[in-house]
Amino acid sequence: MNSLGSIFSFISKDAVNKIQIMVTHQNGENGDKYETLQSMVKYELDNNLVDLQRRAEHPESGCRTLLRLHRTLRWLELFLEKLRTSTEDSKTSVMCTDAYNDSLAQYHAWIIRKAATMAFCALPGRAAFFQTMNVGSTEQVVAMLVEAIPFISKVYEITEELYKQHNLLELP
Ligand SMILES: CCCCCCCC/C=C\CCCCCCCC(=O)N[C@@H](COP(=O)(O)O)[C@H](O)/C=C/CCCCCCCCCCCCC
Repeated sequence: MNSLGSIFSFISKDAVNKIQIMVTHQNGENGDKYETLQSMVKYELDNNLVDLQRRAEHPESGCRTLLRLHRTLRWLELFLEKLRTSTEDSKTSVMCTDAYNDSLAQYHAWIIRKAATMAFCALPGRAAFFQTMNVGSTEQVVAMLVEAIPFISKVYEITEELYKQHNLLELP
């Protein structure tokens, strides 16, 4: 993200902030409860540490923070799948925007959607983007994506199912 330029910094700051919240939970006195997704959900729900209706006493619960990252993972899955099947003349900005509109956008306010869509227009073309990924030739990038995407999908599915079981998919 950093190598894509400062226009992406408002996006990466939010990601870093949310990851930091999760790290702080893991390093806290109840860190052992944050070793797995399942133990985190159980611990926070059993101890009323999640704001279920509106943001109030627990704006940084692990459950709501991870939900934002989980939704972002869906964007990543869609974007990488588009990259995997792209051709030389495919545009990264279009692939990224389409993936965003089909995932994260529905959860974002108008102003965030506009800012994100503008940032996507500044993405480098496909060839330069692949170089930024620093994986090697186009064939090597595609091979890496073929290997990586199923793991991303699996993590997404497990989280989605767990959150569905506990009615956590719309946390404020
Ligand atoms: C093989 C590598 C290929 C590409 C690698 C890209 C790696 C991307 C890593 C992180 C992506 C950005 C994470 C953004 C997290 C957004 C979480 C979120 O939804 N936050 C919003 C809601 O939070 P709360 O207010 O409820 O706490 C928040 O309002 C959003 C703020 C920032 C805007 C987010 C725009 C998201 C765009 C997603 C993708 C952009 C990446 C483009 C680069 C390829």
